[in-house]
Amino acid sequence: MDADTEHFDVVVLGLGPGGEELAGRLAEAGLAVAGVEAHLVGGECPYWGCVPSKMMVRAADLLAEGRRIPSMAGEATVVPDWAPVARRIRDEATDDWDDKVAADRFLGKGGTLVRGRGRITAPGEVTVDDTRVLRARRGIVIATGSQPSVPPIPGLAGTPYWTNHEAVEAERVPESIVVLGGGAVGVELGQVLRRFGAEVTVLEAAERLLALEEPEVGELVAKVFAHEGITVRTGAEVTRVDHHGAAFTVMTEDGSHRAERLLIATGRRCDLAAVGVGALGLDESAPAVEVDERMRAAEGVWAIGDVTGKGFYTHVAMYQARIALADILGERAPAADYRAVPRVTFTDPEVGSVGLTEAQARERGLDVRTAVTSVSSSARGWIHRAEGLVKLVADDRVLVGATAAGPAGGEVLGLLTLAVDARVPIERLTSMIYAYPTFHRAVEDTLARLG
Ligand SMILES: Cc1cc2nc3c(=O)[nH]c(=O)nc-3n(C[C@H](O)[C@H](O)[C@H](O)COP(=O)(O)OP(=O)(O)OC[C@H]3O[C@@H](n4cnc5c(N)ncnc54)[C@H](O)[C@@H]3O)c2cc1C
Ligand SMILES: NC(=O)c1ccc[n+]([C@@H]2O[C@H](COP(=O)([O-])OP(=O)(O)OC[C@H]3O[C@@H](n4cnc5c(N)ncnc54)[C@H](O)[C@@H]3O)[C@@H](O)[C@H]2O)c1
Repeated sequence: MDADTEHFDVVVLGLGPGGEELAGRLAEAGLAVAGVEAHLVGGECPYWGCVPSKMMVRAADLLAEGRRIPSMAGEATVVPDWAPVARRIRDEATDDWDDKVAADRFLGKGGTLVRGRGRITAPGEVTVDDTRVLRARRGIVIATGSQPSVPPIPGLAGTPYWTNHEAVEAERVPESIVVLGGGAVGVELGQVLRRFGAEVTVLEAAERLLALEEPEVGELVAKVFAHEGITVRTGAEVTRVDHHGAAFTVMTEDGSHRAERLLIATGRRCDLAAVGVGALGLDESAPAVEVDERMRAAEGVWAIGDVTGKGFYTHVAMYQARIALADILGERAPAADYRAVPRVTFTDPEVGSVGLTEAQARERGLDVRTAVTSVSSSARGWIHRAEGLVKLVADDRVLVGATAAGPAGGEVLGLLTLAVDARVPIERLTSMIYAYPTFHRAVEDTLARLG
């Protein structure tokens, strides 16, 4: 045995939400676990993703709610101030981007934290920063997450563009910003920055915002954005980016957009070559690590989280961590099932969706029925003067997909997720009682329209 080699039962590569959860649970189960982390224990979600971005959303929603007072509740003067948002992100969300609490939590469970960049160098072997060699008796877990995917636009490389990292770390709101990409990151952060006073232009290559969701949702968000003074260009092809002095110029086929900042929000990518999956005989050029329903990628290799390409969500990473945990410990557990993955985009209106969109269902050859209702036609929607919609996609017996957009759309989604996941018969959904006057009563109205 090589004296310089350190031996463990399991080596977990990457301690984001997926890796941290799995490594901690394996250590609690008594296994010798090394968690290798190149940056911060906790990964993208707590430091530059879900948590700080939702603090930004919460603050922006408060401003919007305050601005709704005049027509319904009297007088209000709303003066946005980014300082408390930046402070909360620094002090409450990220401990000034310090992972001591998370690292201590993992150590407290009995894990060994190995700081540095790991690379798989042979089956069962991870080499960290080209110096420390870790051997894994039972196996390796790849939980290396994803990075922003930056498009190869002429002129863009080398400019001080923002990704979600710089946007979350911002100490002040720019006067103007072009947001490239109208997916989840682009619409959430674009709306926040607009509500704090920035001039915002969203350039989206697809024909609509939130292009993977139901078309009605893209239209709804675009309508709200127009009302809030956000410029949206869909079908936009950016041909060149320049940065001079204090401004970016973003050229598209039909004009140019100048702004103080440019946010790249054009999706995520996984660098499998950097992880060294080739040493396991896996394809380094693939977009994601292919896994089976137990999260196995090869003999003695599991992968979880963004790197599996099954949905870039913290709840997917944690769900997969649970499945891999059971498999590594040799316990019985249900196999991975992605029929009912919930997705929530925290715009206002909030967009929750689960399962298949109508288009996805038809692509799969399902002969589906659909119905849509406006939240404003439900009692609570009308009382609140709320924007939103519910759309249901059903086969002859059960819902296969659903969307709830509106106030607390992500919470309304809870009942729809259960319906899709548990295959609740539609006749059961139509016969149950929905509290009056809630936003989720729009689900009952929509079911009635399914016919
Ligand atoms: C702005 C934004 C907002 C988001 N909001 C939400 C939300 O509201 N809800 C939601 O569910 N999801 C949200 N997400 C997505 C969510 O953050 C990710 O899906 C989640 O973090 C994925 O977890 P993970 O464990 O797969 O990987 P990651 O969080 O990416 O963590 C991977 C870790 O591995 C480390 N690593 C990578 N390579 C190596 C290596 N070779 N050696 C050692 N360490 C390595 C990295 O440093 C990192 O810490 C958001 C994402 C963004 C960008
Ligand atoms: N609330 C949440 O759960 C949440 C929030 C933020 C991010 N996320 C996750 O993070 C992932 C990344 O988010 P994202 O918004 O970066 O990616 P995304 O894939 O959701 O959207 C990227 C958008 O950019 C567009 N695009 C790509 N190249 C372009 C170009 N050159 N010019 C203009 N538009 C272009 C795409 O058409 C797409 O609509 C998402 O998949 C999501 O799962 C989740």
